[in-house]
This record gives sequence, structure tokens and C-alpha cells, in this order.
Amino acid sequence: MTHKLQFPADFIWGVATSAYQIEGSPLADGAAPSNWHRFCRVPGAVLNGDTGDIACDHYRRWADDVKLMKELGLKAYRFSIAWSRILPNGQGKPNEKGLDFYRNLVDALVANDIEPFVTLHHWDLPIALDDLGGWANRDAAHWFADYAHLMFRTLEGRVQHWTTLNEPWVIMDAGYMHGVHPPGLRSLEKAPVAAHNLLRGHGLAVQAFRADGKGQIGLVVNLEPKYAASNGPEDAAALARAHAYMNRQFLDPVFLGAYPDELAEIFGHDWPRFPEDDLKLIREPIDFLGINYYTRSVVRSDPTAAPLCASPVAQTGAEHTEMKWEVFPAGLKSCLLWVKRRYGDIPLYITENGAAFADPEPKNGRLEDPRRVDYFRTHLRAAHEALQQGANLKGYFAWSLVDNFEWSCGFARRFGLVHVDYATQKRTPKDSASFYRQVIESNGEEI
Ligand SMILES: OC[C@@H]1[C@@H](O)[C@H](O)[C@@H](O)c2[nH]c(CCc3ccccc3)c[n+]21
Repeated sequence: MTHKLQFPADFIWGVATSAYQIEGSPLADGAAPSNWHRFCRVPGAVLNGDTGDIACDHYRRWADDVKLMKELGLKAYRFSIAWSRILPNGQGKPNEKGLDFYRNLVDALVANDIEPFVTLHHWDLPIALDDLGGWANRDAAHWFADYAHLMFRTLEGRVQHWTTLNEPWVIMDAGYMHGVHPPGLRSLEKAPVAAHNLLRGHGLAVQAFRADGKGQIGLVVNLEPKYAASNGPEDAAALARAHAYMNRQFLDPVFLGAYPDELAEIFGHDWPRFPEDDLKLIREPIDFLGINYYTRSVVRSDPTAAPLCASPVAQTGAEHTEMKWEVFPAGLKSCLLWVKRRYGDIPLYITENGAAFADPEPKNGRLEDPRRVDYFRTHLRAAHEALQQGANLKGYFAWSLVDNFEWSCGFARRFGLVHVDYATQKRTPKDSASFYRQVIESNGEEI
């Protein structure tokens, strides 16, 4: 049964990808290795020892992939730029062939009336910078701002929507707290420093954009609404810590100019003293916020799970994706409304939303993925409800255009609207791609 949902006339419908997950050719045309190129080679770091060496071969197949986006009726395409193609040493002399790749991609998108939404950094840091301490080095903020400034000038006038960072929380939590992403650290001392430098880099890049960028600039965060496992005070306190650590840690400084108090409690004596001027820089106003939403979590107090002392409670009765994430569309609506209540009426984009399911193989050029169709349907309805209740939602980007390299899960998790046969690189649109094309054509009426 479809509902007649009305989205705003200028609502932007797109899909999202990221450089390391789809491009392949990591060392082509003067590019230097990234931290992920090296991390994939650490035994055990990635399932099945998969790497992004080929991925979806998008670096070579980009023109056909833009044609595919056109066929899918997409109005916008969110992608990231590989810093290590642009500045192989992370800083200094630009690599013209690296710049050419993104100039050509953006020109092809614009020629096909597909709006480019550019993410400057989606986790793949040049190894030269990783070797200088990466985001734990206070200079990282300046390396990032210089790279951003170069991209603003290079793509000036062709790109109207920029975002600085994709999910600084994941860079900090996975890379510096749990060591499951590069640089593979488990350091209570370095994690908050890295988070802070990510935010400083964001602030400096926004300042550089204000100086001579064109268009709009924002930040992309992952939000995961937290629900207490019980009404008890311990679970309420655990909820507050988990919510502060994942959802407020980056948005409070950007929009309110201060870190959540819970972070000092969580990190204890490892929580640094940050200069007031840093917080002023981080608060440089942005034009929009990108929200990546996938699931919620139910948390309980767990004194054995230091430093957060909050652990997730499995929702055994609920539907889950292949990532073991609960399917919980209501969480998307609550996220959007929470941001408006807490931070004001900043324009919002859902910059990622999607699901990995155990898809069948394509048959006669078709692939039935009813669970993914249902995931998109229920989440688009939730987004529409948020709109009706006042969310300043401007657009939606499905994750992802194609099956791709899912970080530590390698190619074993498929999020694509389009199936990729990695042996042949053949693309096959799934039923969810047809569903999404109808959603776009009807501007949300056919959901
Ligand atoms: O896991 C699916 C996608 C990734 O492929 C994207 O690169 C990344 O932006 C992204 N973020 C999230 C939600 C946050 C998260 C990241 C990693 C692991 C668990 C949760 C899900 N995803």
C-alpha cells in the first residue's frame, strides 16, 4: 500500500558513496597510499583480507557510473575526494592528475543535471600525515584546511554544496578508541585530542570557505538515538553518557560552543583542557548539517564497560540488517526533531540512510531486494513525518549507489541500490533502485 506523501518541491533526492569504498586505483596517476590502503594490509584488519585496491573500479568507470546515476533519475550525488590523490604527501604540491579526476567527474555530473555534494574527507588520510600522528597532531587541522582551500579553488563555481568531514565520531571512536580503523589506536589520551583537532580542522576549513569559497558548507555526523533499557537511575545515567559521547560530542561544540560535561566524566584525567579560542573557531557558523542515520541503540548501565560504562542491549524481537543493526525508522524522525529542538532551525540533509541485507544473486538482469525496499519506504515515511512536524529537511541521500567496500567488513556487506559483481564489475540495478527512481519521479508521492 503506497501513501501519498508530499515532499517540498525543491527537495533534493540523491545517493552517497565515498572515495576509498568505490574508486580503486589507489596509486594511479601520482596518488599516494592512504591510511586505509595500509590498514587493509594489517592481518585481520578487514574481513577476508579485502582491500580497496579495485573496489568498484570507479576511478576508471566513472563516466559509465554517471550515466547509471542519470538512468536512476538521481538529482544529486554525494561523494568524497581522496586527499591522497590531491596532495600525495598530504600537503605541499598538488597532483594535477588527481585534481583532473574530480574536475571531470563534477563536470559530467553537472552536464547530467546531477548536483554534486562533495565530502572533503571520508576517513582516507594520506599516510604521510598518518605518520606525523594523524588527527592526534594539532597541525592536522591546518593540513586539512589547506587541502580544503585548494579544493574550494579548484572546483569553485562547479560545486555548491560542500561538507568538511564525514562522521568525525567514527574517526575518533574506531581509529583512536577501539583501534578497528586506522591508525588502530586504543588511547583514552589521544582520542579526545583527535576529536578536537578534527573539529578545529572543520572550523578552519569553514573559515577558508568564507574567505573565498562559493555556495554552502556543512558537516556530516552519524546520529544514533539512545533509549534506556529501564527507567532506573543507573540506565538513565548510562543513556546520558552514551548520548553525549556519540550524538552531542561534535554537535554541541559546533552549535553551542562547549563540549558535553559527560565527556570529562567519561575520560576522567585524560580529558584535556582546550583553549577557549579553539571553541570559538569550532563554532564558525555552517550553512547546513548532514545526518547519517542507520539505527538506534538501547543502552544499560554496565560498570564493566569502561570508560563509557554503558552497553547496548540486543533487541532480539526486532528486525535487524546484516550489520546487526536494528531496523528502527522512528529513530530517524526523533533524530531530526531532536537536532531542531537542541540546535535550532539549521537546514538538514539526510546524507546517508540505507541497509545491508543478504541479497540474492542477479537473475536475468534483475535482483529482488524487498527488505531494502521496505527499509527505504519506512525510513522515508519517518523523514516525511519529521518534515510535517517542523524538521527543516532539505534532502535525502540513500546509502549507497553501488555495493562497495564496507570498511572492516570488506565486500561481505552490500548496501547498494545497484549490485556489483566484483569479478566482472557488472552493475545490476536492484528492485530498490526502481523503487527509489519512482520515489524521485513522484517527489515522494509513491512511497
Ligand atoms: O556502514 C555503512 C556506512 C559506511 O559505508 C559509510 O562509509 C559511513 O559513512 C557510515 N556511517 C555509518 C553509521 C556509523 C557507523 C560507522 C561505522 C560502523 C558503525 C556505525 C554507516 N556507514
